[in-house]
Amino acid sequence: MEKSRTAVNYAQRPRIGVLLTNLGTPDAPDKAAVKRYLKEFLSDPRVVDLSRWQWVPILNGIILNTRPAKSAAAYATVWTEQGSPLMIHTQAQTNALSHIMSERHGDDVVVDFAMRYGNPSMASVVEKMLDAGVEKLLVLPLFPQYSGATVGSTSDALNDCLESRRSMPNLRFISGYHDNEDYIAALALSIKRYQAEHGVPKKLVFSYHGVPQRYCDEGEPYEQQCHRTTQLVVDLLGLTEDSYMTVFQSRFGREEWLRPYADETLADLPSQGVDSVQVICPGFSSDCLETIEEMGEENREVFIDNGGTSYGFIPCLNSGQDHVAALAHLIEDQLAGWL
Ligand SMILES: C=CC1=C(C)c2cc3[nH]c(cc4nc(cc5[nH]c(cc1n2)c(C)c5CCC(=O)O)C(CCC(=O)O)=C4C)c(C)c3C=C
Ligand SMILES: [Fe+2]
Ligand SMILES: [Fe+2]
Repeated sequence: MEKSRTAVNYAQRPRIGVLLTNLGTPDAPDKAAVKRYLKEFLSDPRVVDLSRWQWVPILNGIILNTRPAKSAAAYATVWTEQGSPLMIHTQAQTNALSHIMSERHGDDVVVDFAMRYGNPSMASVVEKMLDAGVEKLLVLPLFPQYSGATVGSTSDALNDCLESRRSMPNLRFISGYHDNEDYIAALALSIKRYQAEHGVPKKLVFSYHGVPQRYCDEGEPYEQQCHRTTQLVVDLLGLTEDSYMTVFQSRFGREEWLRPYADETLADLPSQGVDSVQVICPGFSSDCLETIEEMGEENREVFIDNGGTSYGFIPCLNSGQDHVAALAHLIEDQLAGWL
C-alpha cells in the first residue's frame, strides 16, 4: 500500500479540539526572560496601538531597559516551585476540562491550552492539535470581557497560525462571556464563601485590568462589559448601591486609562469612612502577577497606609469546581452541532 506522509492523521477519526488561551507569562522570574516576554507582548499593536515609528524607540530605548528588572522582582514574589501562577492555574483548568470532556465525550474532544505571548505558543499548540487530527477547533480565550488587547489579539495570532497551512479546520471562537449565567453565579458564590469566613466589608471592590480610555472611546465594549459583569454579580447578591464599586488597575504609560483607578481609589476610601474592603478581580480567570502582587499586596499597602484597617483579597476562580463547570457548559454550548 502506498505510504502517505499524513497516514497517521487519516487513520484517526476527525476530532474536535478545544483550545484554551491566556495571556502568557515569562519563562522565569529573571530579567532576561521578562525582557523577552515584555518585548513580544508590548510589540503587539493590539496592546499598544501607537504608530510604530513613535512606539518602537520608546519600547526599545526606555521600557525594555527599565521595566524588566522591576517586573522580574515583582514576578519573583509570586513565583512558586511549580512556576508562574498564571501557568499553573491555566494548566489545572485545562486538566480539569480535559477530564470532564473525556468522561462525557470519550476521545472525540481534545482539550489543550496555549499562551498568546511566550510559551506554550499558540503556533506550537495549534500545530500539535491539527497534526493530531483535529478538524473542528473551538478557541476559548480566558478573558470574560472583550478587549482588542486580549481577545482581539488572540484572534490575530490564531489567523497567523493558520495562514501558512494548506488546509483549515472548521473554526469557532468565543469573544467573551462577561454576562454568562454560570460564570456570574460562580463569582457570586466565591464572594459568599469568602464572606462566610471573613465577614462583610464596608465595600466590595470589583477590580478589572485597565485599558487606555481611548480604546473604549473608539468602540471597544470592554468598559461596558466590566460594569455589566459587576452589575450582574451585585444583582445576584442583592447588594446596595453604596456597598460596592468598580475600579480599573494596572495602568501603563502616560495616557488616560479607564477610571476610577484602583490605587487612587483605595488610597482615598479610608478618608471617606470606608476602612474595610474586599477586592475581587472578575476579569482575570486565573490569579497572576496582576492579582496576587498588585491587588493582593501593593494596593493592600496603599489602603492600609492611608488609614484602612481591613483589606481582604478574594482569589480568582482559578480551577475551582464552579468555574470549571461554567467553562465546560460554555464550551459545550459552543460545540452544538459538532458533537
Ligand atoms: C501596555 C498596555 C497593556 C494593556 C493594554 C494591557 C491589557 C490587558 N492585560 C490583561 C491581563 C494581564 N496583563 C498582565 C500583565 C501585564 N500587562 C501589561 C500591560 C498591558 N496590559 C504589562 C506590561 C504586564 C506585565 C507585567 C508588568 O510588567 O507589569 C497579566 C499578568 C501576566 C502574568 O504573567 O502573571 C495579565 C493576566 C488584560 C485582561 C488586559 C485588557 C483587558
Ligand atoms: Fe496587562
Ligand atoms: Fe501590574
